[in-house]
Amino acid sequence: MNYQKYRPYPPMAMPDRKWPNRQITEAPIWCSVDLRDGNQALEVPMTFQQKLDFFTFLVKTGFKEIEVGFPAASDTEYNFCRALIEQKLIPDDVTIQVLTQSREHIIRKTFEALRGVKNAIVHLYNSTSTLQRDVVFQMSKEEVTQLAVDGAVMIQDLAREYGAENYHFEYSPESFTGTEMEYAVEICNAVLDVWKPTPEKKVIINLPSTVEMATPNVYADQIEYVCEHIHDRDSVIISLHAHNDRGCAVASSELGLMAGADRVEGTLFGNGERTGNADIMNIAMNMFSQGIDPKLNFDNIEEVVQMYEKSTGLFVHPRHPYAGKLVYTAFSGSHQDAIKKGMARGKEHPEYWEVPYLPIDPADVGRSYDPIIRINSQSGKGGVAYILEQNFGLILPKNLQKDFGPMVTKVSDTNNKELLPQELYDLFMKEYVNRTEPLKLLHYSEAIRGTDQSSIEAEMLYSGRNVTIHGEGNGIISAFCKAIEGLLGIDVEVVNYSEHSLEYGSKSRAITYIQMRCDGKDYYGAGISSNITKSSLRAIVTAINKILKA
Ligand SMILES: CC(=O)SCCNC(=O)CCNC(=O)[C@H](O)C(C)(C)COP(=O)(O)OP(=O)(O)OC[C@H]1O[C@@H](n2cnc3c(N)ncnc32)[C@H](O)[C@@H]1OP(=O)(O)O
Ligand SMILES: CC(C)C(=O)C(=O)O
Repeated sequence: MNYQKYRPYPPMAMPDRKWPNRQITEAPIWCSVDLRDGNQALEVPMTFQQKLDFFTFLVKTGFKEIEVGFPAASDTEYNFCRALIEQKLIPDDVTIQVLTQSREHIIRKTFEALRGVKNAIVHLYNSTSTLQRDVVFQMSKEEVTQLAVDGAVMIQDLAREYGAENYHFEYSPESFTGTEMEYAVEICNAVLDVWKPTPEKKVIINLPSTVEMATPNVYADQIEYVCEHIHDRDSVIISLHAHNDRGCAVASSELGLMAGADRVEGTLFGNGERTGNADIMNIAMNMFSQGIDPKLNFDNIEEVVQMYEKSTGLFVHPRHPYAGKLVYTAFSGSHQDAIKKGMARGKEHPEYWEVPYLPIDPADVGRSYDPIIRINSQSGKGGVAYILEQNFGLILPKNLQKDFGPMVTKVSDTNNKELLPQELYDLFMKEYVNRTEPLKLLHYSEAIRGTDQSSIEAEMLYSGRNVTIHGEGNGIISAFCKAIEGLLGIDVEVVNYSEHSLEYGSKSRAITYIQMRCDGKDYYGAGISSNITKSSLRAIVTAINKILKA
């Protein structure tokens, strides 16, 4: 690979940078650019109806500023803007934003599209980078500044003509991160000199990382630099607009906020040109996970995914932060074990969310706990036990978990597939519960003598033959074991016994787990019945059948 044809991004000397010591403590002003930057990057741009549905959804999510399009670009864009205004679809507390180049006919068309609007941001841009000045405009710095100033003047004049109080202004030195910082400040100040913002009527200066060219700390340095050198800082809203070419748009936006920005432009799931824009949902949820009110509502993330996929024709990656199908799922054993323990402790201390491997409570975005643990050949006994307990109310004793775990791994490994909860349950039932081959309990009667002596007479089916067995012991379990020892000529010892009820109510059933030792090896069985003695005897028969099979 010919890396020599690339050059490193020049470092910025900023020894007194302040942003690394700052923290994000509140939500910025959010501006969705899904309907403009997101839309312009789609193979098939959204239809009128898709844009309308998406707009309604963005309003519902809590966006107060929404860039609805580039009205001069096409009839759909223009008509969409007109429909929002004419059909009064814009709530009073929402401001629509439209983008325009610094060209007279485009600016005029943009104002025509906005006729009658209550609140609008007119967003003017022109590229300022060394490369675009040279290649696209073939203009000097002075000429490019004049281009921006001419556009700013035209916008101001038209706003006055149409009713100045309804219009707010935004200027973007497009390709800001490819621009010399002194010049970026100079051109923004030239535009501010035209628009003359006040603290009551601020102007937005949007500083795009049009193409992400360096690490996010460099963007933060640049934002801090502009914040410190721009005119009328208290009358200016510094806005971020980060693209994701290096995969860091979210981080760039976050560091940009630490560096003093007030506003973030971005899109849901980061749709946008090339590798996309900054993902606003991701930034907002990062804030949420730090205990900050993000002022956007993602409590039903599935609905957000559906709206996005339906509107853009794109898909949310299964590992997309906060929203992907797999992000609240753990396959590996140690993760499953830790999540299970964390969930259990969380029930005792619900004030703060502290579950290993899960940065947020899935319920906060409308996702359920059910699929948190899924079982494949990388899973351990903890996860298996969790699934059986959560889904089927089976509380497996620790040693039985150890016995069953490797069996699950083997089945999953052999078939090279995940085991769904029902498959796990079926495997457990088949291996451990109420096994009747070759030995089956048909009937039994128990007699109790004194306080600690029991005897049992049981009718069994053994390899197709009916046999009656007798035994005595200090309880029904030991009496039954003695009777079986007599039938089979083996020595067995019950090492562990536990039981719990499976359902509530009069028809409740119990499950009994037995760990039995024979010739120094342990065997496990379980029995289910509405009668506790019967479930115990069935558990013993199951364990004996496993001994016979071994
Ligand atoms: C980084 C971004 O996302 S910026 C937003 C980009 N989005 C879009 O471009 C989508 C909508 N755009 C369009 O539909 C079209 O480009 C239109 C309608 C705006 C303009 O169409 P046209 O004039 O036919 O073509 P085109 O965009 O190629 O125009 C290029 C000309 O505009 C100039 N230009 C480009 N951007 C700007 C600008 N911001 N301000 C002033 N002039 C500009 C170019 O230098 C070039 O000039 P030249 O013809 O003298 O060489
Ligand atoms: C118009 C500007 C803000 C833009 O979309 C970009 O630079 O990416």
